[in-house]
Amino acid sequence: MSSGTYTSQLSKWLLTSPPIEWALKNARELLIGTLRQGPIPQHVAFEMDGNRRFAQNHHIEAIEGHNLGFEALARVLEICYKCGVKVVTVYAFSIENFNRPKSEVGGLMKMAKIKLEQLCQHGALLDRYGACIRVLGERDLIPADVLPFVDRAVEMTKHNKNAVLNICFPYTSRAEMTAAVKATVEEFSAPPNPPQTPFSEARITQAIKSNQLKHSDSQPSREGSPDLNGKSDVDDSVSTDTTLNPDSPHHETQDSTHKPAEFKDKETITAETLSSHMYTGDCPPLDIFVRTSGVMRLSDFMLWQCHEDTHIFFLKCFWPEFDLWHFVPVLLEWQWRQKQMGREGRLGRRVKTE
Ligand SMILES: CC(C)=CCC/C(C)=C/CC/C(C)=C/COP(=O)(O)OP(=O)(O)O
Repeated sequence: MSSGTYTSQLSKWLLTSPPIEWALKNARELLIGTLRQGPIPQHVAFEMDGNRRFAQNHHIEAIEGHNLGFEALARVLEICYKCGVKVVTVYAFSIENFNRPKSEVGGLMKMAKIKLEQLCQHGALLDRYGACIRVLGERDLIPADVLPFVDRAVEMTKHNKNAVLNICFPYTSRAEMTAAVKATVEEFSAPPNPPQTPFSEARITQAIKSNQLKHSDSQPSREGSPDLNGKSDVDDSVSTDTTLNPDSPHHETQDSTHKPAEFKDKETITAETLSSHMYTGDCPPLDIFVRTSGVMRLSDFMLWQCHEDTHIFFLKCFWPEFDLWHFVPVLLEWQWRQKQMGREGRLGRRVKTE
């Protein structure tokens, strides 16, 4: 055995020995407790890069690197939620990743099914910290056999209100921004309350319901039918006497009160309007963005969410290596900058553009 291998075996043995493990666990808790004394970021995003290079360096399969990447994610989530971070957003699969070898894409999808199931079990991490899962991205691109796992994970955790885990899968910022622009255009092209004409969809529905009510009046009440003695499920604001006859008095009233549809004023569209249509619409502004593996690019992730005060950190370690010891300097630097911004009176400006 070479001296290098001997030293690494010895340090492994030492680190996993019960007293050292106990001391390290306590040191971690102490560190997290200390960090909690300062300001805590509300929203942190991780670009989990370097799984394959880590695998290559350790002579293991690429999918093993991704599996270790998931373990790193579980560690980091625990740290974030313990510290009090409300929203964690992770880049789990880019739309571009579909161009990878079929076997790797298949392996990642299989892993997603297993991990999504693990993550939302009772007593598991998200349950312990009261965090819900949201899957952000192009739902249409999720393979049919993976979709039920995604929906189950979201459904099983939706009652959790303390924190959020946004899993971007399959995602790119450009697709997100395109969808947000489309949704905004739709919102501003449609009248908020379409005027009711005798031939409008709402009036026709009401007329049909009204007819059904008249018929069911003469029949014994059945399960599921409207409560004829009390409230019916017909909107009170529209009379059940309404008919489709254009000569009816209601028609005259509609005509005399008919106003042109009111469209929303496009001049009122702001950055906040677009933000509200992003997948992260109801999340706090992004405080910290971390990318591992030494690559200094955003790679189509959180392009809209990175605002003037988002602190972007590019770390050298590969994602499977990422742990509290890499995250502490990030948090400390963010806390220090927050204090500086507070002194300069710049806190609270965030993403507002007016
Ligand atoms: C619940 C759930 C779905 C969890 C996801 C787990 C996870 C860690 C996914 C990351 C996948 C990925 C494409 C990482 C990028 O590394 P890379 O393959 O680009 O590595 P490289 O830069 O070394 O090539």
